[in-house]
Amino acid sequence: MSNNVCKGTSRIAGCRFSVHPMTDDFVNVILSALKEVDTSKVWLETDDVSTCVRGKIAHVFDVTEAIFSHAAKTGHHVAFSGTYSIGCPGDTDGDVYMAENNRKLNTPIAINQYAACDFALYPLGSDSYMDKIMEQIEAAKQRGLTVEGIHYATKLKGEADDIFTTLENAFTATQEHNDHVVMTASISANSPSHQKGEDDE
Ligand SMILES: Cc1ncc(C[n+]2csc(CCO)c2C)c(N)n1
Repeated sequence: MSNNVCKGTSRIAGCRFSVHPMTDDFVNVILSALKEVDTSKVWLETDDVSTCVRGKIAHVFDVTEAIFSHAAKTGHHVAFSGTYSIGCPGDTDGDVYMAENNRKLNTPIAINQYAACDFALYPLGSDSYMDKIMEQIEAAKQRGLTVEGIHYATKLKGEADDIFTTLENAFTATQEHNDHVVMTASISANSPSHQKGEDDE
């Protein structure tokens, strides 16, 4: 690394995320979600604060969506918070998980699962970063989600599966023209605010 420019050579992607089920039974909800999901195509490490998954983009999104969906299907109010990244040094090419094919192992289970998501895309080192961000906000509108600009993020509301597809598309498309990309996503399901139709918590 020279001049503090972050220029990774590996295309390994990753996400560090936490799920927070709003129930006394949170340990069970988290551990069952982690256990039920097929994680065999990603490197995975869980600790007391978060879980990190690394591998091909398709599998990083497959696993994060599946873990969120398993937790949400319990009906409890669940909050997900994650940082996706690609192109940072330290993520080495040698990882065996990059040899996997792109076939996803988890089928979407959260049908009719409403969710709200605040996401922010950071195409690092790009002079035209605002254009790249705006392109993906426009693309999100094409999926039929409700899309709303808010301070420091964009809010998406709709089917959880459509939200994760939109996030994956935004991340995938941006990294095709930008070495290092970071994207944050905070997602909420089964919020009491949603039932009241307030949709703003
Ligand atoms: C995805 C995800 N991974 C790890 C944690 C941290 N965490 C909090 S409680 C608990 C179970 C008992 O150890 C764990 C692992 C989280 N919240 N979400």
